[in-house]
Amino acid sequence: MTTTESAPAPVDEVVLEAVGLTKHFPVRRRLRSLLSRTPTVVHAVDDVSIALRRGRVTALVGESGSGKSTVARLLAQLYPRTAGDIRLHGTPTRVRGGRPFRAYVRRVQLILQDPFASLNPVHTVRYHLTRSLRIHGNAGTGPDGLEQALADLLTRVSLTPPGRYLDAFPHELSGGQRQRVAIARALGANPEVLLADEPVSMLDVSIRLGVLNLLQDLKDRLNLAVLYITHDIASARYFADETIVMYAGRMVEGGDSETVTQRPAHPYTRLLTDSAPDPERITGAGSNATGAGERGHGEPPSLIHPPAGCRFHPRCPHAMARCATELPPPIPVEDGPGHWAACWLFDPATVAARDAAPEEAAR
Ligand SMILES: Nc1ncnc2c1ncn2[C@@H]1O[C@H](COP(=O)(O)OP(=O)(O)OP(=O)(O)O)[C@@H](O)[C@H]1O
Repeated sequence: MTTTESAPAPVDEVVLEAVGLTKHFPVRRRLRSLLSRTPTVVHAVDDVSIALRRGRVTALVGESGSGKSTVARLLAQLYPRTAGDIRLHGTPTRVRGGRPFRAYVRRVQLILQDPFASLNPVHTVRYHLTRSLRIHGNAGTGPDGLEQALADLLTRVSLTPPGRYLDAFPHELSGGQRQRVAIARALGANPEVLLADEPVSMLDVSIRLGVLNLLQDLKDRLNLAVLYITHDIASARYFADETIVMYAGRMVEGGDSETVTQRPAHPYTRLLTDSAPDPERITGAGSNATGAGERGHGEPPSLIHPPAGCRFHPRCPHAMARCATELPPPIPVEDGPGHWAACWLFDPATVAARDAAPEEAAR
């Protein structure tokens, strides 16, 4: 077997951590802005901090364009970052290609949304998996060792009997089977961290649950730290231990998944849960998780000139004057361990004023 069944490290140990991660993409400047000294950038990700722990799934939830994929690519070291730190087992890590990058991806593997795009159509499953096993030094000894490692990988992702799939081309497989091959290829590295960027959103709704169950099973058996990126907050409740919500490049709420999805605090998270009310939707009809309700409450802001203060304030039904000028820090929400919201509604002074004069505060 190429992967360790029982890793010695304890569950909950932080494996990979983002601290104040920031990414601004430069954009092509118009003639007028060429005269300005301030460079024009897309504020894709600002000050994001996440700790991925062994044996736990952390969901990163938000609508399209909120910066989720950029966080995944930063954590995979595919983009240089503008600011912040990425720590692997506590050690600040910055790799740009070459041997250090290969050593990093051996431990941190990225699974993409589209298994069609991520598997080369001219190569068989055997080719894809052999390449991964060889690159990461897990191909066993001799031809028999390789065959065993290939069979083990396919068994691990429930593509059995392995002989039925090894010599298949991607187009001969269903979407779910292709995503399982992509997961097997990631496991070929024997990683500690899986960064799963919308791993089921392109799959038929009827097979999403099977692939999420597989990821959950792998997380448990291999003690993996998993980042699960999704726009579907209902699936985060089902699949993730912890949920972090992003809006317009910033984290706005976090905590254990049950609390965040069942008692959302930030007005944006409430909007998301209102537009995705049915947790069973993951197995049934209605795959559009961004939902009409959410869009009905306005559009996300420009990330070239994001709003000052809280980025959600132009859409927020509860916005107060300070929301337009002061960036809210993460504030504990006193209803569950670790639950916080970056929202002035939870500022102790605001809460005290509301409790003292509830009608005035509501105005
Ligand atoms: N290479 C790039 N150059 C310029 N802007 C970019 C680049 N990549 C992403 N962006 C911008 O950064 C913002 C965040 O994009 P990102 O893809 O991370 O969001 P997302 O939440 O993953 O959305 P989706 O679910 O649609 O993938 C968007 O405004 C996007 O247009």
